[in-house]
Amino acid sequence: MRTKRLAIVGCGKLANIVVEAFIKGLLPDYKLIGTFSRTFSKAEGIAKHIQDLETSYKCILCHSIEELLDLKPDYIVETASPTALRELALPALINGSSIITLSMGAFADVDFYENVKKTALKYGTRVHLASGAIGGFDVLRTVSLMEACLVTFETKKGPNSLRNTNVYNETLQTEERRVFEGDAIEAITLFPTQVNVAVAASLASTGPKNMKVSIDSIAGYVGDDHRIEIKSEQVHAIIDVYSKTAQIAGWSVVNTLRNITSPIAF
Ligand SMILES: NC(=O)C1=CN([C@@H]2O[C@H](COP(=O)(O)OP(=O)(O)OC[C@H]3O[C@@H](n4cnc5c(N)ncnc54)[C@H](OP(=O)(O)O)[C@@H]3O)[C@@H](O)[C@H]2O)C=CC1
Ligand SMILES: O=C([O-])CC(=O)C(=O)O
Repeated sequence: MRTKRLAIVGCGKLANIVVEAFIKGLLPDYKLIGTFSRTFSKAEGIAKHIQDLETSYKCILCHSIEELLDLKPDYIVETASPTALRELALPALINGSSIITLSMGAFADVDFYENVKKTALKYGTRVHLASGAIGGFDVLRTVSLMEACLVTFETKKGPNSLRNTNVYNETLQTEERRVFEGDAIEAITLFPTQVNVAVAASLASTGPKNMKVSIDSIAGYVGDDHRIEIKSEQVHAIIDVYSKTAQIAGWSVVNTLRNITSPIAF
């Protein structure tokens, strides 16, 4: 199998986990050929790590998405933001680059999602939704194929992760409160970078409009807990993932990349 050309857009915390795995040799089927990020020095940091490995190829530090696409990557890891995914997805897919994303909140826009599907199909490319801070896409997809089902998504977060959102005020530092109830579209609109997971679970099951989402703020809570419940006539499943940090999301990209080239696919 030819080694896949890999590029990264959005060189923050989670991208650096992917790079750490790459440096450890956990992604032997890929060459990391390019990086791009809004803050140049962050893309430069990753490119330098790869250059230090003295690989037989160069990791190019790009100044724009266009420059990165010119490198013709087979795969682009998108770890920037839902807004970035919205800008990147169609040009990348047309360019022949498949995408592994953690910012699938952008797909709550059904028209955009349908356009992405149509474009990927036309150009023979794919979009892989990494499992991120949750799991259970297999069960969600299987049951929703099988029969009618109801899906709910409940998140517990500490108040500090809600700072800079409309629901935040200082009383959350001492109280426990339900700060959001609505569907997955409303959730990602109110929390544009924090509930990609809810949109992901909805896309895997009943769709963003049909999934009930709630967010509870708990004073002093460290990490995030995401509890997905799916109920149909025959099946009742609960997928509950607590994670102290968001690192699991970065590692889920590594897992997705490995799955893409593995002879055994999960
Ligand atoms: N699905 C899931 O389970 C999870 C998803 N996420 C999502 O993953 C993504 C990455 O998260 P994380 O690594 O923690 O975030 P960070 O803020 O650490 O990293 C994101 C990086 O992307 C850069 N960036 C933002 N917008 C753009 C853009 N338009 N073009 C290029 N670069 C851009 C940022 O630049 P700058 O340095 O200038 O800010 C930053 O360096 C986010 O979308 C987040 O919402 C996060 C956790 C879990
Ligand atoms: O890390 C988490 O718990 C989830 C998250 O940020 C997201 O879905 O964007």
